[in-house]
Amino acid sequence: MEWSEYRNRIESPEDEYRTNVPALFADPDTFDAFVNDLATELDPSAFDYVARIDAMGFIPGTALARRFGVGFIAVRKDEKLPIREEHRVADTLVDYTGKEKMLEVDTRQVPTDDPILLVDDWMETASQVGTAIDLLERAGGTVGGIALLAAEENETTRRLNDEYGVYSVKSFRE
Ligand SMILES: O=P(O)(O)OC[C@H]1O[C@H](OP(=O)(O)OP(=O)(O)O)[C@H](O)[C@@H]1O
Repeated sequence: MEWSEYRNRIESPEDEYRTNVPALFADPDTFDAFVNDLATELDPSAFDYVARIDAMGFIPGTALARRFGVGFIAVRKDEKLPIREEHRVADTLVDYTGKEKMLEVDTRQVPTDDPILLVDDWMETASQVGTAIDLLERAGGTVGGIALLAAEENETTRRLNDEYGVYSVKSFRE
């Protein structure tokens, strides 16, 4: 699907600086097109797990994981995982909002030998994606790619692309 069609779907008349990504998921044809666009860019045999960032990343991440027939790893926000400290890796970050957030992973869910595809909806400063990768690696995992609806192009996202491979429907210039 052309980016203009996605953009029309997610534009927010109420706030021109933000996108309404849930509106994309509400339309079945656009949702299918998004998952298809990502799936055709990716080699399913290259990934044994999909990790998804809470909250919007859970939606395309789940769809892609089921498409590829692989398991899920949840990267959760703000101490929602009901697990003991010994099983948790966590870190704080400041993302595009300027606010501090926390991501956490249950280390028992992270495979040590199988490549992981990390999925989210959007990457701007890449703080959330970068922190999620760090947590997965601290848990012993290997990230083999990053899949998104849209990725801004900047020094950080270029480095992530060089290191892990970024697959996105839309990449923006700085
Ligand atoms: O590149 P960054 O600066 O890290 O920003 C991108 C992140 O921000 C959004 O999450 P947000 O926490 O705003 O919303 P959500 O919980 O609804 O996914 C988006 O889903 C990405 O995870």
